[in-house]
Amino acid sequence: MKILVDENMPYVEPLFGDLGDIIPVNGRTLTAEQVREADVLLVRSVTKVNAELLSGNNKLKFVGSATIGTDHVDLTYLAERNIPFSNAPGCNATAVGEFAFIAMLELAQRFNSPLKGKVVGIVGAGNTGTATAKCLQAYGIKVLLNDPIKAAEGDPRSFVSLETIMAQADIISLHVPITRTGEHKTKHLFDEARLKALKPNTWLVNCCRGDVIDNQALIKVKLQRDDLKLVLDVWEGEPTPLPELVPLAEFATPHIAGYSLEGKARGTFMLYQNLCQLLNITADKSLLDLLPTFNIKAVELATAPNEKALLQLARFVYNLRDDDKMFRNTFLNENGFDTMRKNHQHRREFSALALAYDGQSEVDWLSNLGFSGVGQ
Ligand SMILES: NC(=O)C1=CN([C@@H]2O[C@H](COP(=O)(O)OP(=O)(O)OC[C@H]3O[C@@H](n4cnc5c(N)ncnc54)[C@H](O)[C@@H]3O)[C@@H](O)[C@H]2O)C=CC1
Ligand SMILES: O=C(O)C(=O)[C@H](O)COP(=O)(O)O
Repeated sequence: MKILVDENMPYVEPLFGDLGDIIPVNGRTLTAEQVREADVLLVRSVTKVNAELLSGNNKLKFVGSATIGTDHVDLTYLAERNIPFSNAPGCNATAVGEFAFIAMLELAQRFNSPLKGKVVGIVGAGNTGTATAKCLQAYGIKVLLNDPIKAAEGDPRSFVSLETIMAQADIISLHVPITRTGEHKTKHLFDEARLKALKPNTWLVNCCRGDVIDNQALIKVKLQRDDLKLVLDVWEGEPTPLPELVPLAEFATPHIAGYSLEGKARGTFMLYQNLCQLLNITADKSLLDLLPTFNIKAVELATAPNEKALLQLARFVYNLRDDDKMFRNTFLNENGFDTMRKNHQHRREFSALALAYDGQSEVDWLSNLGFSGVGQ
């Protein structure tokens, strides 16, 4: 069996090695010719999976995408051809949630304006939005959720309108899929009018898809409004973001909010489980066996952390400033965006760091935030 795999998908060999011949490919430049003889195709978000890519292949048994988003896949075409497909919903939700939370802590420190006491509006309350809310609520932050689709489906959480978020939230974090049609379409959900209407001093965080914000309009509005602070992990026109926009963001990264080692491993593992199920064979590998131990064994806390100390703890796991600096220095290089993604040293999730502290009840919130071992 020929298994064609995006070269940026980790843990393929230990998981799929027994199932067939693994052929690593560049997902961004993958051609129909390369795909012609594949039995299995495993992609990431940069590969457009459509008739153009697949029409020359008559033996494809499975397409898998180790991502949450599916906007790069023509699902209708795959269904018409009866080619089984699966993505990896939720695989990197914790990574995105922690990324957004850490970015907010970093902004708070940079502007000497504590996160504690702010109101955060989350647009899109699915896997990544919920993971972000979980971190914030663990830290005692008031969260407003906007998700008209979930609200209509009867999700028992409380939801508010986008207008309420615009009026009440100090920070807005975006977690919607990109959709271009329909009542709830998200393409340019934040257009010029909405960007202009942001409350003074709003922090806007985008780790979902670049074109949820009109990037040209964002440049225009940000040049007139220094009070707005931006965290941008995703960009219109990836892998070539508008060069004028990058310096306007406080934190700028190349679509790596979901790049935790755990998140990437989960993504590959979910595809492994789905393919095994399809082939009717037992999935006998374990996700835990894949992950290395974290390089810090445990951190002993002398006191319950304040916000500054919390950021220090978060930085043990992920120092966003390093990625931001590297991105600014390299995004204009040829293939700069993709090169940084390819060579990215995947961070760990909070759960990899064990904390030790004597007074458990004072630090329960750190367990809720995701750190392990607190008070044990
Ligand atoms: N930067 C990165 O590395 C990553 C980006 N993503 C992106 O984030 C998106 C969201 O991921 P998940 O939370 O896992 O997806 P999800 O499908 O679990 O949740 C998305 C939520 O958005 C809601 N929604 C849709 N249209 C809306 C609208 N107009 N207004 C408010 N809510 C709306 C849906 O009802 C759903 O609950 C993915 O589709 C993907 O594009 C996901 C993972 C990593
Ligand atoms: O899961 C998604 O959706 C994402 O946006 C991924 O984090 C993107 O990662 P790649 O598949 O482009 O490596």
